[in-house]
Amino acid sequence: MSRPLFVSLDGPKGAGKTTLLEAIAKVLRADSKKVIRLSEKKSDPFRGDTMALVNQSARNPDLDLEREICERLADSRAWISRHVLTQQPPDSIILMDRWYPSDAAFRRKVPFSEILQLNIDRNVRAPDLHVGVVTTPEISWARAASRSRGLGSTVIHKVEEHVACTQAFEREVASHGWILCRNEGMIEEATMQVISEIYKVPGCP
Ligand SMILES: Cc1cn([C@H]2C[C@H](O)[C@@H](COP(=O)(O)O)O2)c(=O)[nH]c1=O
Repeated sequence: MSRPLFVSLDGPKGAGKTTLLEAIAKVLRADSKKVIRLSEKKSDPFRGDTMALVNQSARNPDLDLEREICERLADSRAWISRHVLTQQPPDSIILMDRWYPSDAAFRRKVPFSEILQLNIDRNVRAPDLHVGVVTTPEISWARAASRSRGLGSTVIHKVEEHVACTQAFEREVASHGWILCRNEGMIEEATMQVISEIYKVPGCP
């Protein structure tokens, strides 16, 4: 039985995931692939409540609170796996903006191995290709700061926290063998790197 190819893009803020995802979708569509663009944020019915806890935890870091956030995000991904991913055409390529690897960037207290297990226990679908999008922290911080919504409304306020996010994320990318995409030069280069990785996945539509 065939099912869609599931590709996730994760990374610290300002790494350029969404822009890259758009560019990848364009190239794949030009090659007559059926591309489904999804985002964890937009597909998650419980996102508002979870992000309120994320904001609370940014103000008052606490292990139990962080564990609750991890559980809630994993529950949401299980819901998306069951109700959204199963509804996509079997011959499509799903590009997902954020999935469980993003927890490797944002969670400070719960070890990522534990977070991964929470996701596995809930039957969260594992991507066929995990793409970690990073830049040097200076570049992604400047990009995030120049966005229209700015840094004001977000939960990471200090550049030191952003550096820690980037380092923690890169560590997990290496330790899990995810694809590392350094998105700090020409967007075309990063795009073609990911495209070539997608075409290498066995069973790619
Ligand atoms: C998914 C997630 C996002 N964030 C932050 C990063 C961004 O500032 C903001 C929205 O992220 P996004 O638009 O890149 O998905 O929320 C967290 O702090 N923790 C999380 O678990």
